[in-house]
Amino acid sequence: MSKSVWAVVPAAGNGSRMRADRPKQYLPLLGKPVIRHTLERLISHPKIQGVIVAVAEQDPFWSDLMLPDDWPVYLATGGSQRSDSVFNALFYLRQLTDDDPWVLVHDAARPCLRHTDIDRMLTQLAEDPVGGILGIPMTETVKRVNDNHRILETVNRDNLWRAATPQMFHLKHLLQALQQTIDAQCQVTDEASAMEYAGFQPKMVEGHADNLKITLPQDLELAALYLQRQGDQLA
Ligand SMILES: Nc1ccn([C@@H]2O[C@H](COP(=O)(O)OP(=O)(O)OP(=O)(O)O)[C@@H](O)[C@H]2O)c(=O)n1
Ligand SMILES: C[C@](O)(CO)[C@H](O)COP(=O)(O)O
Repeated sequence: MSKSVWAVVPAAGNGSRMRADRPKQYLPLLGKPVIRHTLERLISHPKIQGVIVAVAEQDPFWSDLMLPDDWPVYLATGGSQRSDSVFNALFYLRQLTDDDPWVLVHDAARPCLRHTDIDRMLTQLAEDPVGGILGIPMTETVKRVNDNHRILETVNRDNLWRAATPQMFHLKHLLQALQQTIDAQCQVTDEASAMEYAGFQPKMVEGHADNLKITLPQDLELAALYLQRQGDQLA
């Protein structure tokens, strides 16, 4: 596969669950902002041609990153939901290329992404008619609880997976699917949900469990451990 793969990074969230003084993608992690780690992982992959980052309209932190001038990174305006941010980034990408490239949508809040996981997606999905996502099999018992945290039921975990990112689909397919969910006012939390809504069955590709999404305060320390363990071989 030539360098015809693009990445889209939704980075316009406010990280409310982190309860920090800035959006979590800009919090320091081993001496540099979370998003810097994420962008380095993507930019350094030999198959990724460029990255569209969706940032909040009034984002005051992006300019402080001072990214290298030769990085093929383009900015789009984020939206009120993650799916709006992704849609805006894809809409921007469509203006950059006449092709219909594979797009890897990857959360800014997931800095520990391994190149081996990207490689596995590109290998397993290169000829797939739909595309797919990285995920991790559910390895614990799953409970549904009520508002008082009383257990209502144990959910059968056979074939249950945790969805992660990247989520890899063709630009036009994904734009159309997201447009359908917007028109139907159907909220989706990931790209695969939009593709499912449009009637497709994305493929699940197994990834490493250390590709965590930094969401809660304790996740930062864990991400640091993962990055230190991965070292600089980009795993
Ligand atoms: N309107 C939004 C909301 C989220 N995101 C991005 O989507 C990714 C995953 O979303 P999540 O972990 O939910 O981030 P936040 O929405 O910032 O977190 P919270 O729900 O705690 O506010 C993050 O990189 C976030 O920046 C985005 O681009 N646009
Ligand atoms: C897309 C995602 O990373 C898949 O697990 C996740 O849904 C994004 O986080 P959010 O809290 O749902 O916005």
